[in-house]
Amino acid sequence: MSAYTSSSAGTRPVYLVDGARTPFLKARGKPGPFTPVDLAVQAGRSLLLRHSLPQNAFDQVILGCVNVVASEMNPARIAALRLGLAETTPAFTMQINCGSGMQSVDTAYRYIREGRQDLVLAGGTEALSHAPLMLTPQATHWLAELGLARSMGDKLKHLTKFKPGYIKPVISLQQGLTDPVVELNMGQTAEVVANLFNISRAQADDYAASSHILLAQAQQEGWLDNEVVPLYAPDGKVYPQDDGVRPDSTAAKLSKLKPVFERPYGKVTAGNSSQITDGASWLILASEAAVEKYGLTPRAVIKDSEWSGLEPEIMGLGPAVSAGRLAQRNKMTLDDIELLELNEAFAAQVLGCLASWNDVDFCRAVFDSEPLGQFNRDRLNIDGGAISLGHPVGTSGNRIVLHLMNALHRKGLKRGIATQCIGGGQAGAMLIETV
Ligand SMILES: CC(=O)SCCNC(=O)CCNC(=O)[C@H](O)C(C)(C)COP(=O)(O)OP(=O)(O)OC[C@H]1O[C@@H](n2cnc3c(N)ncnc32)[C@H](O)[C@@H]1OP(=O)(O)O
Repeated sequence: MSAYTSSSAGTRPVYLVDGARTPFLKARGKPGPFTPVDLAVQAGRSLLLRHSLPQNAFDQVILGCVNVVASEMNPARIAALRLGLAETTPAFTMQINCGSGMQSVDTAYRYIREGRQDLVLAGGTEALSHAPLMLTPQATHWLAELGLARSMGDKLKHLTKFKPGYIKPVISLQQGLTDPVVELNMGQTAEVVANLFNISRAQADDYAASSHILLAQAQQEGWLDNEVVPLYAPDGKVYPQDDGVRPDSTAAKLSKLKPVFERPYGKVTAGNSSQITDGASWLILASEAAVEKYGLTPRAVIKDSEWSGLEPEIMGLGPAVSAGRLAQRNKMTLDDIELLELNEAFAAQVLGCLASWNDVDFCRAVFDSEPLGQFNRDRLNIDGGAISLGHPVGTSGNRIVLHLMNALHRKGLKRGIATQCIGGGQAGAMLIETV
């Protein structure tokens, strides 16, 4: 396994000031009402309205987005301008698969820490329901040649070469969730992790049911109210909260679902996988100078971050690698992680990460140490996660940092880590402390 490690020797503190996200809306087989930019603009507008910042206050806008739609190239710039930010503020979009929304925060963190910038808007957006249907290469060639045919005769001759198989669309979402190097889709990598650490179907279903119960409770108690801002569709419909949660979920009900990725004996089902979802999330990051200049109230400080690489087949274990190394470098044991937001790509993968921290061989290979130990499940994803609220891939990394900040404050706690696996065999982790 290889690792890229950020320096923890930063010179300037970097504050998380505030953040907001849209509700996460389940993709229901047709394009949803919002494009990636629509989502980013609505989340950003509500966030910016909470602060009296001049138009040119931000030095930079960074937005993670995996599936950019053709009419919105560089969604960061389009969203920034639609949010009314100054034309002189540069904006770029980043793509590192499911890590995009956290990579935007980390990039902002580095710019500010190094003294290059003072105030950055960093987010993630994704409308998986808009992932395009594409033509097969054969169909594309056939269409191109039809366009090149000069005479009507040539065109008619070319029309006869059409084959019905050309109509079969290529589903970009399915392709995007498949690792082209090892030719496994993300669900299959979760099966690999489940087998490696003997995660049972019952354990995965039990974990998935608890994700729904915890999110339902958080919604009911209003714990997400300062985080989730409503979405307004052009037809007047309002979307007030995440709509994928199923409060009636139980392990018994989930046990009835058939495996999706490895039939008939696999353990990964629609019920214990993250949902395909649309949503956007933003965070405001500031230097001390920006905090003073604009009278902002910081809520947390970013202490450190870690990006790792590992075998693509076991990409789901990436959070164990990144968060483990981050904890070690900061002289923390697992018990010192007061809250852990570990993105729930799949229940089996979350449980595999926990199991790996207790595994002699894994810990020796990755950390050159004894097992890190048993992580206290009461501190893990305390308000549910991507299994119950969905996983708009370019957004989730941003959401888990935002939610970690809010959850630490709610519980009166200090230190937490947000971490996520990334398709292709990578992972990111971020250590924050409340202020
Ligand atoms: C690096 C990373 O982060 S990797 C992760 C990246 N993301 C992914 O790979 C996405 C993973 N998820 C998926 O691909 C999809 O969600 C799938 C393929 C697993 C399932 O897709 P869908 O079939 O559209 O799921 P859907 O939500 O419709 O559920 C299918 C069935 O399971 C049932 N079901 C799902 N959840 C539950 C639940 N909690 N309780 C009871 N039934 C449930 C549904 O009711 C549905 O049944 P029905 O068809 O009778 O209505």
